Amino acid sequence: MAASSPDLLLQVEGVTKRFGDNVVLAGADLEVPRGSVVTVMGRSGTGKSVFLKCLADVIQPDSGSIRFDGQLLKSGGHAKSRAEFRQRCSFLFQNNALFDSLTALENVALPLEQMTDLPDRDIQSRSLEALQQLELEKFQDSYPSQLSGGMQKRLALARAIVTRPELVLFDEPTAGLDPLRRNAVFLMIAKYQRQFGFTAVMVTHDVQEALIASDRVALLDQGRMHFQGTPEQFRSSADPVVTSFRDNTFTLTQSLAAIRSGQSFSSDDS
Ligand SMILES: Nc1ncnc2c1ncn2[C@@H]1O[C@H](COP(=O)(O)OP(=O)(O)OP(=O)(O)O)[C@@H](O)[C@H]1O
Repeated sequence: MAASSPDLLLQVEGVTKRFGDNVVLAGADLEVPRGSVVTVMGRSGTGKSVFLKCLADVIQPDSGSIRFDGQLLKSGGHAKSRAEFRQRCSFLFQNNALFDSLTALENVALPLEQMTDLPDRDIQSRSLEALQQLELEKFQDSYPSQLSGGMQKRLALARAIVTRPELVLFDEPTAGLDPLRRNAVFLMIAKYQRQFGFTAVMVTHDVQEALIASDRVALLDQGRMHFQGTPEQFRSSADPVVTSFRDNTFTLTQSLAAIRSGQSFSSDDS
């Protein structure tokens, strides 16, 4: 196992995860420098969300190591370091996971109520501050259903940053959004990542946008990170796995071959 590096906020080595016979992660590594935006890409079903959930301590890997700020996070023991990790890390879910019956302010206050001993007065002021930072203070008494899709995403981000996390994990933050909204979400992440200085790990299907918005990208393929590097290195890589993913020819060729040979195929399989 490599020594932990002070430049890395997160260091993942050899993470494996299987569900029954389905080996999803077969020794995945990832290095996440402090203050950076790192995006994990890969074809549908390759295990990107499973990998992110392993980082978020939502799914327990079968083996491998995850170091956060030099500390080893382990399932079972080390309850203290895991509890501390949960305080220093936030997860932005694909569907925002807002509570419909709570107002915007109440949604944002929730993590502080659950994870801190702050008095109500401080919870209130910190929650309002997070709403202000995301330009949502006018909507503090609105319910999520009364907000637009983009505002809901901002509200979810306000809730994710209210605990002042050092690491924010984004699971497909632009899923289901049209191209304009997608751009707005990437801009929002870049703006607030700079403003608050958190480190971000993101999973997305939006390759072009990820290459613009990230400091580093990784390509998950067959359970391992086939590539890790800068967007420039990714763009210029001649590695066949990278080029086929990048140029989307693999999917297209496979799909066309399947259609031509009369096999059934699902467009979701790409
Ligand atoms: N809780 C679970 N139990 C069993 N299998 C699971 C579980 N979670 C994920 N899987 C399986 O793990 C594999 C990877 O799923 P995952 O959602 O991580 O893929 P993905 O790369 O994020 O896909 P997409 O880009 O389509 O969201 C799939 O085969 C999925 O069925």
